[in-house]
Amino acid sequence: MKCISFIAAFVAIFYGLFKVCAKTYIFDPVNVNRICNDVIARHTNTTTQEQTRELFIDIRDSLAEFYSDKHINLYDDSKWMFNNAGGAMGQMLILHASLHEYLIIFGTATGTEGHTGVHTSDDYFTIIKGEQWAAYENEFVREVYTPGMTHHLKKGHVKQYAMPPESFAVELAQGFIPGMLPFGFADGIFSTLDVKTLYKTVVITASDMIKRCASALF
Ligand SMILES: CC(C)=CCC[C@@H](C)[C@H]1CC[C@H]2C3=C(CC[C@]12C)[C@@]1(C)CC[C@H](O)C[C@@H]1CC3
Repeated sequence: MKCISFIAAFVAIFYGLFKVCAKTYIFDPVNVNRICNDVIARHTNTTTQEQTRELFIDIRDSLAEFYSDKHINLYDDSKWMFNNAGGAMGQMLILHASLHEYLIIFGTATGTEGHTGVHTSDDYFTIIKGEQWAAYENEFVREVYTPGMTHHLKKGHVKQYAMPPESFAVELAQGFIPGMLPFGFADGIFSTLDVKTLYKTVVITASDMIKRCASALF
């Protein structure tokens, strides 16, 4: 009984904050796609670690130039973190996280495959290097997304997806973000037990969300 009250209170607090802090979206998926395409066109060779890092820094700087430094975090190598979710493993860098939208660079050096999860947000996944493959159940030919293309996973939809080695994307999610977090943390809590990564993810996500909520309120 106590546990149910605790969960209900937790959801109510997040939902209340979501309602208070959520104004209009800052990011526009079409515009994020355009910015990514402009940057991709400037980076014809992204074979090495340094060339790939330069691509990511240009993505971050170009997004900040359009949306301002106030909304896009600084590029910091130490802020990359692993994420295990839906059986897939990748790494991400949070550029912006609030209760109603987040923008991250997500990808994998070794390749990965898994379940997308069922989300309370629309998800726009713009490939900036490599590829993403996806398929609904009863779909026997995969969808292929290459650099510059955006894969829109609609709220509540489910697919199987894969990313071959050295594939990265800019991911924009818009909707009720707290509803996505249990999926983002479950594999860490119940499978990998990588406490250090979990701690890093919670600290960076929570501090960004509090910062964004405070700036929306005041
Ligand atoms: C950024 C914050 C604050 C936390 C999000 C943690 C997770 C919920 C996400 C981290 C990587 C995300 C990916 C997806 C869903 C949400 C995450 C697990 C997708 C499966 C969504 C559909 C896309 O086509 C592929 C995404 C891969 C990364």
